[in-house]
Amino acid sequence: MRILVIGAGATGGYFGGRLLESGQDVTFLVRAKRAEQLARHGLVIRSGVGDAVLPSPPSLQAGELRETFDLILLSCKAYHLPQVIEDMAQAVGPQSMILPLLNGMRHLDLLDARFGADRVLGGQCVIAATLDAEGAVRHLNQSHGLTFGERDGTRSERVERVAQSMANARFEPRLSTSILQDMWDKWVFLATLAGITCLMRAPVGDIVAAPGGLQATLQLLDDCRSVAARNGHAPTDAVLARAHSMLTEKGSALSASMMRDLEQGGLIEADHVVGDLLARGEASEEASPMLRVAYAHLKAYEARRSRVKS
Ligand SMILES: NC(=O)C1=CN([C@@H]2O[C@H](COP(=O)(O)OP(=O)(O)OC[C@H]3O[C@@H](n4cnc5c(N)ncnc54)[C@H](OP(=O)(O)O)[C@@H]3O)[C@@H](O)[C@H]2O)C=CC1
Ligand SMILES: CC(C)(CO)C(=O)C(=O)O
Repeated sequence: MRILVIGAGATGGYFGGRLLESGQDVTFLVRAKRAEQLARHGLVIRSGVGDAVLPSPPSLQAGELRETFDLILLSCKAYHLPQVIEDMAQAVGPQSMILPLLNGMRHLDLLDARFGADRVLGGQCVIAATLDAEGAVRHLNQSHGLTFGERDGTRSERVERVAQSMANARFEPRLSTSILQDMWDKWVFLATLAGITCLMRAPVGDIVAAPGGLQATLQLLDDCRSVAARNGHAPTDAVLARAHSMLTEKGSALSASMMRDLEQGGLIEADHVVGDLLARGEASEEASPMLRVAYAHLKAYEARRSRVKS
């Protein structure tokens, strides 16, 4: 299977690198600066699960795409998606599958509109990773799950082939027959985690130890849960209990990738991860009170950031 990984950042570098390490036919679609870094240092993964140094990983830039690929692993940030969609178009053929790893849901609509829903699988990853100053992928915890599947829940021959291609890679692939619900479950969890850790500028353990921190977290979780329910994707009690326990664990160092981006003064996926969830909820001003505060905070950060940068 010919695999194109779009972006060799934290998630694309990690999962694409692991696939390459396992002997799969992987090419990265990158921009000039990353191409230069990869040519100079190779693709480097630093991980408690095992390091990898992959010299000269196959990479292309947008203008160099000539062929189509069987599987396209999409790992850009949401705010880059419109440009990425244009850049990747040459790689999408009639049989191509696009497997997005982005958080949130709205990217599915954009990909469907451009490439047709039959080419777009559901997908998500659970990992904490970032790129360091030298461009090495730093895997920050022990999780490295990648879940994917047909959005109608079937176990098609093509997703079985994707599962086979991932079987020997050093991460945990999972072929799901309920990928849309999985994506919603993760969205509820992530929007709560990102919203609260960004608001409080602290990981879970510090938030729940602060006066009112636990209550704010639980209110936000309930706001997110209720939007999912309103959209026909209520998390089960077991899923909610797991989210509750991770979001309220005493001493936990857990924080969202959005908090890492925000603390570095970077761009954030405010609209994609938090704003879009709010937009799918009730329009009344009283609904989703903590979700509204979390979104207002992120938009204020963005406004200040763009003013200071300009
Ligand atoms: N990091 C994490 O721990 C997790 C992230 N996620 C989600 O995964 C998604 C990706 O996040 P993450 O991997 O952290 O993001 P990164 O910013 O680390 O990586 C994204 C990569 O996409 C590249 N890119 C952007 N535009 C283009 C383009 N036109 N052509 C080629 N490459 C392009 C960027 O390249 P360039 O260097 O040129 O800017 C960058 O390297 C997000 O939706 C995020 O929320 C999900 C779970 C965990
Ligand atoms: C939920 C979590 C922490 C792990 O995948 C994540 O998606 C993120 O930080 O963006």
